[in-house]
Amino acid sequence: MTPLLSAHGITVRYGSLAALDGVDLRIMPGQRHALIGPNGAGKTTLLDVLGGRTRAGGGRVLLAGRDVTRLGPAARARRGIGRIHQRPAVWSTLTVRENVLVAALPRAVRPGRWHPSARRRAAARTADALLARVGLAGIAGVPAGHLAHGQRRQVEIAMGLAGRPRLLLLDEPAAGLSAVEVGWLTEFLRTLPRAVAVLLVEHRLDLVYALCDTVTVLRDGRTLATGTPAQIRASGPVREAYAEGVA
Ligand SMILES: Nc1ncnc2c1ncn2[C@@H]1O[C@H](COP(=O)(O)OP(=O)(O)OP(=O)(O)O)[C@@H](O)[C@H]1O
Repeated sequence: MTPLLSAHGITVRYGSLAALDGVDLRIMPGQRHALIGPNGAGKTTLLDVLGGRTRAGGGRVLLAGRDVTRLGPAARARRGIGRIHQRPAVWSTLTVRENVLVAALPRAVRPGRWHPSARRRAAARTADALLARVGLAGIAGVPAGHLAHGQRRQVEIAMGLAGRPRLLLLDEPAAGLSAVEVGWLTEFLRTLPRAVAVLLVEHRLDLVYALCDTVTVLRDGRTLATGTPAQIRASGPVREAYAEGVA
């Protein structure tokens, strides 16, 4: 089976620092893949390279076998890579619904449905369905800037899904959430349709092990190990490198 995403020899340098040094990564369709490692390991940098926000100095990124190395974030989003940022990236002055609507518009085009009003209607249906799914329908008219952090995270997740991604890149989605909100997030991601593959950067290993079938450990810009959660838990070098306790 062709991998949904494969990255080969990804290298990013900042001066003399190699943030990423020849990293390979393969994600199969529908896979739940976690990226863990100590602070500064290169996790966010790798998400930035895969999402097109950072141009790698070396290496290639293929999406379903097609080379997307030179494409920027918008072009990659159109090809099915969605991104959830460490700090929720929402438009504060737009309402919750408008935020999701804006995210849904670029993909709300089907053959024969090119007319702008048809496109807006399709995007509105997508947005309303997603708002119901993430539990924000009741506050759809509230400006996103008025929301608490956890609700902004929900808006961003709806925005990420509005682009109908085949791969969702999530950068520490549980950061700053309450225990109840983490519970909601875990259940939401667990029940996400397998049409969407997930690459999750997360320090909370309980969340990683609850959601992911494959784990890659980065350290100092290099891949230390890739395996199932059980393999990663049992790996001596990984336990040493990831001092928070992989067991
Ligand atoms: N724009 C930049 N300029 C210079 N150095 C950078 C830049 N972005 C990242 N780095 C460095 O690259 C390395 C990898 O950073 P990155 O944020 O990818 O790590 P991380 O694994 O996501 O860490 P954390 O878990 O703390 O978020 C770090 O040493 C960081 O300081």
